Amino acid sequence: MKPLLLKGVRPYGEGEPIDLLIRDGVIAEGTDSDAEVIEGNGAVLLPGFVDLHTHLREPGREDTETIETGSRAAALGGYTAVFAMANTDPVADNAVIVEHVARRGREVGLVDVHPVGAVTVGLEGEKLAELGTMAKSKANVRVFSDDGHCVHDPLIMRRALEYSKALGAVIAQHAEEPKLTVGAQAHEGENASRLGLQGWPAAAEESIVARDCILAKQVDAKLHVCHVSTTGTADVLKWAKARGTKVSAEVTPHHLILTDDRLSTYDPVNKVNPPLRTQDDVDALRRALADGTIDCVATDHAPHAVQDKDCEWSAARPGMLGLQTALGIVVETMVKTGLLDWRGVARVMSEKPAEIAGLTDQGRPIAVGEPANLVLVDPDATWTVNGAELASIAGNTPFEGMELTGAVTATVLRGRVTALAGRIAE
Ligand SMILES: NC(=O)N[C@@H](CC(=O)O)C(=O)O
Ligand SMILES: [Zn+2]
Ligand SMILES: [Zn+2]
Repeated sequence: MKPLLLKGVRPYGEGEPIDLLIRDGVIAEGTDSDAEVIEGNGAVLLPGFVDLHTHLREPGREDTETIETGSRAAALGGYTAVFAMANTDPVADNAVIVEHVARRGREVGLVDVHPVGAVTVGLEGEKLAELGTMAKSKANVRVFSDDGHCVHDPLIMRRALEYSKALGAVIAQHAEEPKLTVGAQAHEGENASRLGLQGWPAAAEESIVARDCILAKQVDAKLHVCHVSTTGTADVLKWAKARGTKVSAEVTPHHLILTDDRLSTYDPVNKVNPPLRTQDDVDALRRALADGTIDCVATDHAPHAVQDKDCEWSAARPGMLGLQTALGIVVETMVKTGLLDWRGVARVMSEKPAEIAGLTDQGRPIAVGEPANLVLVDPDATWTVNGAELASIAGNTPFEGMELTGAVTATVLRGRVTALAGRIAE
């Protein structure tokens, strides 16, 4: 592999532009006249993004996304590592499936694909899956989640936390008290009432987060809360962290910007789980991400087929694309508002997620000797979202037609360019 020279780049968007040499996949000292050159033109250099929450749909729904197409979307979005959720068909609840996902990810080679293992067999919430076997498999699973479903039974959740502690892993919970969300279609509030949609109360999320924080504290295990969507959850997290709970949390880009005001068109592109909430929630989530109560941004990239989205609201599947729009939405909601600087973006999109998942080669400082997992961002470039042009097979983006600021100029995985100027580097 040829050395790579990133010319005129600004690490963390700070100081004067510098030249950065990469040799053998590692950030090196000096310069090299034989190196392949990327002209930075003063672009912002960050550690490659890490997504703790991606749905790649392989195996089972390769009509909507594959490990290959999802990897392309990830590289174009500036990601160097993604965690592929277990709600595939068959479910990733055993070593065979997680090893397949990991192997396929390596073959594609555009982003590190880390399979998430299911907590319970078939995501059914009844019987613990073989967490130890998945952890010890070649896939080296360190994040377990029944995402799409809540690990509802408190005894099973407690056991899962105990096992994951012994394995040095983390349980990522989709916090949704199922008895409070039977038939739920939208955030329980004024809009849902007016539109005649069955409500999904904030308490369904908050009550599970509170319970799990108490369980995690008692067991002294690591808990991660998926897609936080309410003010109340942020309050619970603050309380739990203050009493020393090993809890971390993520917020999705869409929950940082969209509200249930969008639902008046009944367009299912806006249907997602947990549902879009209120402007007060959006504001609270932004503050919580800025002050560290919420640790990181995770996309919950959820591709769906046309027939599962272009249908009546109640029949549509929940979920939205996220990998290629995450940066733009974070810029819009957190950078332009002054809530985060570029160091803050590196923290919430790379360093924290890597730390939560226990990755030692991602989210690292931009310094000599460190692995060259990097993303170069043109902070002023604008582009318009077009679902059909995104790398995913599915096109269900809620940001269709929106102009976003901040474009990924290049993504570098262990010194190899995976995406350049909006195209996959073949
Ligand atoms: N977020 C969603 O609305 N859908 C996800 C499942 C999930 O994250 O709960 C999916 O798999 O489609
Ligand atoms: Zn979920
Ligand atoms: Zn999800």
